[in-house]
This record gives sequence, C-alpha cells and structure tokens, in this order.
Amino acid sequence: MTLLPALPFRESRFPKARGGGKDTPLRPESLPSAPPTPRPGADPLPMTPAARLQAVLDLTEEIDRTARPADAVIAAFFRARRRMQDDDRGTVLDLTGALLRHRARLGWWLDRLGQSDTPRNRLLAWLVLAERRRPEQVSRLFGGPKGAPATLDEGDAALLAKLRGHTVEHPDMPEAVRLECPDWALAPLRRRFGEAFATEMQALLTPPPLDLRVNTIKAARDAVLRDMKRRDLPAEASEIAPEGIRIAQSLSLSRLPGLKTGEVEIQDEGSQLVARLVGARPGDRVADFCAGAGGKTLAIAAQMQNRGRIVACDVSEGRLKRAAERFRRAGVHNAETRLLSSETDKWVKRHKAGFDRVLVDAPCSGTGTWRRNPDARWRPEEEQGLEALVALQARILASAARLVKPGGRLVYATCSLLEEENGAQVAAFLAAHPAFHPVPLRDAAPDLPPEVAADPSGYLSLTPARHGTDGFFAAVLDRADSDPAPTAVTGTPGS
Ligand SMILES: C[S@@+](CC[C@H](N)C(=O)[O-])C[C@H]1O[C@@H](n2cnc3c(N)ncnc32)[C@H](O)[C@@H]1O
Repeated sequence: MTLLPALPFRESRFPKARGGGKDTPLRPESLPSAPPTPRPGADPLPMTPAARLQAVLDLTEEIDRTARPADAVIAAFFRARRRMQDDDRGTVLDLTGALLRHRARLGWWLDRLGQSDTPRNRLLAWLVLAERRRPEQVSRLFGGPKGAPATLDEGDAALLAKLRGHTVEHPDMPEAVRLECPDWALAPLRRRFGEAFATEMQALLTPPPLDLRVNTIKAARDAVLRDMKRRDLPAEASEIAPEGIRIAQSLSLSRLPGLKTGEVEIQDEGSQLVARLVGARPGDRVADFCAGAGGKTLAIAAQMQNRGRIVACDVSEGRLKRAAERFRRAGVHNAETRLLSSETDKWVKRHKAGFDRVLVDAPCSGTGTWRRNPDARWRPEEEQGLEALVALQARILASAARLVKPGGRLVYATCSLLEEENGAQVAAFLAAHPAFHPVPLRDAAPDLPPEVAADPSGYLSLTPARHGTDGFFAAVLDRADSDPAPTAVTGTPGS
C-alpha cells in the first residue's frame, strides 16, 4: 500500500566525517566529483553530530506518535526544514531508516534489559550495538550545547553499560525478531516462501536502490543515462524494465535531473513491469481502477504514446489530485481522473465492457514494499486487516472486471507477497468468472527475461531476493471474445 515514492534509506554509520570515505552516505557532497556545495537557500553551516541525533529523535518520536506512514511523516519533517543541508538531511534519513529496520531487534534488547521501548532508548541501543560506540563516546553526543539531545541520566548510563560488548543480534533472539517479521505475517510468509523464508526476509531488510522510469513521452533512456553519467551520478540501465534506470546508492533527490520536469519518475522496477503487462496500445481505452497518485497510469500513458484514453479511478480524492498534477508535469494528455464513491460506483455500470484494458492495482498489505516502508510491518491496521483486505480486493476485482470488453484484458496486481492476496485471490475470481482465462506471462510479455517469465504459477511474481525489486504480483486475465456482450454501454469513458 505504498502511496508515496519512499525516500531511499541506507544504513547509517552515524556520524562520520563529511565529504568522502566509503562509509560516508553517498550524497551529492560525497560524490567524488561533486564538492560540498550547499543548495541555494540551505543553512550555510552543517549541523553538529549531536544536533543530527536530536533531529533523528524528533523524527522517530513523531513517527511513533502518529498513525501516518513513516514516509509521509519524513516528507513533512523535511518540508518544514527546507534549509537543512543535503548532507545533514541524508544522515538524519539514513539513521532514521536504520532504526526503523532494526525496530524489533532493538525492542528485544530493551525488553530483555527491562527498559521501555522508546525512541531515545532505541537510539542509545543502536549507538552501542550497531555502531559499537563506547558509553563515554555516546555520552559526549548527549547534553552538549544548543540542539543536542538531553544529557544522559543514571538510567541511560546503566543501559549503555549493560549493552556494551553486545551486537544487535543475539543467539536467544527468536527468528521472527531477528528477521523483523510481525506475528500476523509470520505464518503466511513462511507458507509462501518455505525454505527461502529467511533469505527473502533478509532481502526485505536491505535498503532498496533508487529506481527511476524514463518518461518516453519526453525523453529517451539513453539520453537521460548519458546526462546522469556526465553529472557523475551512479546510474545504470535497469536489468529488467526497458525504461528503467537504477541508482544503487542513496543520493539527494534534488540532484536528479529531469525529476521536476517530468522526464523521469521514481518508480520501482517491479511496478514498471506491472504497467508493462497491461500491454496498452496507442488508441486503446484503458481504465486504471485503483490509480492512486497515478504512478502506473503515467507508465501506461507513455506505452500508449499519449494516444487513446486512460481513466484513472480511485476512491481517494487527494491521490487523484496528485495524479492530475503528475499528468501535467509528465506531458500526459490522454489521461483523466474519475473519483469513485466505492468500487461499485454507478460509473462502473455505465461503462460496462467499455475498455480494452483494465488494471486493478489493488489495495493490499504492502508486504512487498517493506524494504521501502520499513515501518509498514508494525502498523496496527496491517495486523487486523488481512481478511478485510482480501474481501475488499475480491469486491474490487469483480466490479472492475465489468469494465473489460469481450476480447479485452484485465490485469490484477498487488505489491503483496502473500498468497491470500495473490494466487488465491485470482483463483477465486476465475472460478466465479468463467469468461476470463489467465494468459501465461511468456505470451503476455514475450520480451521479459526468462528468470521473470518462467515463474511456475504463470503469473508475475517478483521478490526482492530473487529479482532485486519490490515484491510484486500480477496476473494477466483475458476476457473471451465469445463472451456475450453486455447490454448498452452509454457515454464515453470519463463521462
Ligand atoms: C496500491 S494503491 C495504488 C497505487 C497506484 N496504482 C500507483 O501505481 O501509484 C491502491 C489504491 O486503491 C485505492 N482504493 C482503495 N479502495 C478502493 C476501492 N474500493 N475502489 C477503488 N480504489 C480503491 C486506494 O485509494 C489506493 O490509491
């Protein structure tokens, strides 16, 4: 259920000297040929290491306090601190990401030592267990001049002393803690991955690369790559997605050419492949049923060379508004938004059998995006929501299927790794809708590399460990030509 392009996290070595060295976050300032030049309007002086720690505490406290996803909290935090230098921003982001990725393990240590699981205690534990700081070094970072975290008290000092000499992992830790797997997802993920469970869970703990999609309405991938290389950005063509570019190390988004002007979009390679499976052709009529902020709509519009019509539907007005802004920036002229009151909005009935292609990028547990949204696994609603989500997906799929014309195509996708939301969901749909049949991936997208196309299920089934992408599932389902055409279709798409 990732809705924002999450900020790329990388593990922190906090706080290291700026401007070089293999442990320094790869921010613009630390790129070999990019000397430290603060952004115009940025604070002229860098933050002290202690002030960066306080910023991490402010941010993690805010993440703990609100029910909003961490990426939204982080985006708001930095919006309110526009003058922060890129290097400071990067270091704060990296350490916050690391704390989120180690949440269960740090919590386990605090519980074992009878301490409360607070952002401050987790930070203290991180500094000793992961960064191997001696208690006296930690103490120097706390209680200093202006902007530093509060001085350590006796309880803090006792905690540091008890943690000293240990590392983040401990032989007594249960596997679920070591792999940061919440209880609600343990059984379904074990069932899904079998012997590969630990490998996949480890991959979900690895900070993701930054994936971009070149908007072919405005630019060609080769030209964008050449431009990035001229700027010494570590960019490479994606291995699987033909319009993709991968940047394997984190960097400040302000340095990325083409982002503000819509020549490139941030989009995971897996997400790009899902849009590709829609197979939309110039001139087609396409419905993107759960379009959200339009990530896949944009990719589909580019596939269609801006010709034909795409209706981006969603129940969230805010997301559709963001989608419309992105369409403008990307030079997309063939997409419009349609706010639905629910999946059974009257608009669906009015446009029965009106579309060549329908994409259902269903709301889901988001388990495939845990690399990018490390906090998502601990959100209480995920714990309670799997059954309700599966029921909602079934309703959305059944309703959206009505839009597909005979001979047309329905693509059902999730960013979930759970069979309940993926293969089992599709099996139930097919059993109830005999007019639809699955199209094997190698037929739906013959140019996919064999390691992607050859999944025994016949569906797209990407995982971080096997493909280096977010976890994605997609099934391509064609509606038979001979399926009797439903009664009159009124209006044009979007009306
Ligand atoms: C996985 S997100 C979509 C992401 C989007 N396709 C993209 O590529 O950026 C799922 C979307 O489904 C929408 N949604 C939730 N319930 C819905 C419903 N009943 N009918 C249609 N859309 C729904 C959510 O608002 C959310 O935007």
